[in-house]
Amino acid sequence: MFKALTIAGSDSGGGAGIQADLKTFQELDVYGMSAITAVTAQNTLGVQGVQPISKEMIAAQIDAVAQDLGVDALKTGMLFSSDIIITVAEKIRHYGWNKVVVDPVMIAKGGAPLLQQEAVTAVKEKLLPYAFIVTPNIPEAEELTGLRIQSEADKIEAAKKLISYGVKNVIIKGGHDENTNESIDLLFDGKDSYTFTSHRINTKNTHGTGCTFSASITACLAKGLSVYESVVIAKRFITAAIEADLELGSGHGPTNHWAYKRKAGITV
Ligand SMILES: Nc1ncnc2c1ncn2[C@@H]1O[C@H](COP(=O)(O)OP(=O)(O)OP(=O)(O)O)[C@@H](O)[C@H]1O
Ligand SMILES: Cc1ncc(COP(=O)(O)O)c(N)n1
Repeated sequence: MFKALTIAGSDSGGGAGIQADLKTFQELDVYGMSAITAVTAQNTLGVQGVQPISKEMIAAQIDAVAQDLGVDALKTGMLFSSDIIITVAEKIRHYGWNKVVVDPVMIAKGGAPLLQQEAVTAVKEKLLPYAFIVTPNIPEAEELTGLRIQSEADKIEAAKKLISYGVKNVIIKGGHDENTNESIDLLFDGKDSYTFTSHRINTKNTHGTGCTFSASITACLAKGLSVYESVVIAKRFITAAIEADLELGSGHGPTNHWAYKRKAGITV
């Protein structure tokens, strides 16, 4: 039994956040647990409300999981404020967790802020030193490094800068690079870089792609896979989930978390 924890926000619409993470863990045969950092009222049209959870209650959720169930790997998603980031980083340090995937969630698809602007420094200084893997999209990598990213060489420069903050591995995701008909994710381990390429799927239903991708990596790390192997599986998982998108709601619909297993012919 492998166990993974997500420390993230709740998406009432079920496509992103905690809900996407737990669905992904389940599909990859990993027992999923959660510490909720904020509740959002959200659907495919956007975010209608955000209520952060107190740092004491976030700490209590993490302690409850750590002291009874155990954690093989964890991911962070929406963390919202510096206070929450500091609380989470302190718990990661306290429990000595090292399979830590940080998805530096900043802005929802519809433009709503999921991280306060003044908390970007806390991500860099307090959380990234504990990250085994960080998974920014292109705008997030630009915000964290202050660099413009327009080419693969720029991605490597940005990844090197992120490594200088103390992260072990960087994955810069290519979902936002609409100049190509491919979606190319770049992994940099501090020495070598690897790219993971899929064709660009023409769909508006990509709500929760970043959450689902980082949750897949976390599940694979929990099972003992290497970083490279985990990214291979995560890329297959997210590509299948986008290809078989769900026509739900009238905005940016969710991805299909069943698709990867169904593609493998596994049905119940
Ligand atoms: N249209 C697409 N076709 C194929 N793969 C995609 C597409 N959009 C995103 N992906 C893949 O989904 C994963 C998440 O990438 P993306 O850059 O979209 O993350 P994100 O910005 O954090 O997600 P979101 O845009 O939902 O907040 C990556 O593996 C990326 O390559
Ligand atoms: C609670 C919550 N967390 C994260 C995201 C971003 O999701 P993603 O980048 O995966 O689309 C979101 N929209 N809502």
